[in-house]
Amino acid sequence: MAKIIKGKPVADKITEELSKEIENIKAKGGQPKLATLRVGERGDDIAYERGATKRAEKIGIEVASVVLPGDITQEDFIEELQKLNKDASVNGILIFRPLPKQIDESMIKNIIAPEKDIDCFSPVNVGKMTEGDPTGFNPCTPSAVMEILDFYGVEIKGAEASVIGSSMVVGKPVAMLLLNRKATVRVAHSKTRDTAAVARQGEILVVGVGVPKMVKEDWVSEGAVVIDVGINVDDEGNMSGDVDFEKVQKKASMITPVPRGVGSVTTTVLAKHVLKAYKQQN
Ligand SMILES: NC(=O)C1=CN([C@@H]2O[C@H](COP(=O)(O)OP(=O)(O)OC[C@H]3O[C@@H](n4cnc5c(N)ncnc54)[C@H](OP(=O)(O)O)[C@@H]3O)[C@@H](O)[C@H]2O)C=CC1
Ligand SMILES: Nc1nc(=O)c2c([nH]1)NC[C@@H]1CN(c3ccc(C(=O)N[C@@H](CCC(=O)O)C(=O)O)cc3)C=[N+]21
Repeated sequence: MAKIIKGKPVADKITEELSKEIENIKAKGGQPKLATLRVGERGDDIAYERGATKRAEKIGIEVASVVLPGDITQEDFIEELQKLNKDASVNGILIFRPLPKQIDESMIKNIIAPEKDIDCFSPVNVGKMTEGDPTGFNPCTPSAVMEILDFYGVEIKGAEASVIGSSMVVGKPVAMLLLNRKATVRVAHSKTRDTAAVARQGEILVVGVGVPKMVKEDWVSEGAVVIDVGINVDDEGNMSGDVDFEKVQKKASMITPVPRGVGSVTTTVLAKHVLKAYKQQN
């Protein structure tokens, strides 16, 4: 039976480090601030906004939540973003993605100020992540995956790692961060011929697809470390991951639960990035 590796101890450790630093900053009259920018009423955006706000405020970071109507024009959206770019009291900006169709993400990513772009939307930060340049911001969810692996002492260097899913929010950056730490990485996506075979090769298996219980026990090699990034909410509001937890638990050596797994670390990493932005700007 796998050890269940929960997010909370990881989040608590990071929170403790951050709280001390923020206390010092506040004692000198400083105040780190996060601005979130949401368009419309998407459920998973609201869930993230709620979790991120709760976590940030608990740590002592001020949060301004900007909510815009779902039918806002691109022009008006850009105007709101420019305000946050220019506002010297705002250290970090989180834009919830995906944006609605009338707003062109490939344009917006070039408008968000790179020094405030704490979730790696800007190509400047994507480039820095790819190079392993520590002055940039890596995306929060992939960073949370790495924090969990490190906290639980999983050796990344030289490991066979498989990543299922290749979006810019989860799979592709997870693969890049693992590669930068010298794992041997395979990535599967919707056009992969045999995703199960890719999954089975992973000593570390990271899954971020958005299909409930897609990963079965015969997809997982004996003793693998399984990180389930998926967040799927059914009609009754129950949350589940992309891994068939009950079955895979019997085969893996470690496995993250959903809820109480990666998601709870993501919001803490976001707070960490706001503090990093504050320090770089002051
Ligand atoms: N824990 C957390 O903090 C967070 C969790 N999430 C969750 O992670 C999951 C993924 O999110 P996100 O990356 O934004 O989703 P996307 O829909 O943007 O990407 C899904 C990825 O999975 C791939 N895929 C789809 N179907 C299959 C399949 N049958 N076999 C293999 N690959 C497949 C897609 O391939 P292709 O590229 O070819 O289309 C794509 O790369 C969701 O459940 C989301 O809710 C997201 C963000 C944060
Ligand atoms: N630019 C951008 N980056 C994202 O990372 C991003 C996004 N946009 N848009 C929406 C999706 C969805 N997402 C969630 C993260 C945590 C919870 C969540 O429920 N977190 C709980 C814990 C969940 C758990 O226990 O696993 C909490 O923080 O308390 C939900 C959803 C991020 N996303």
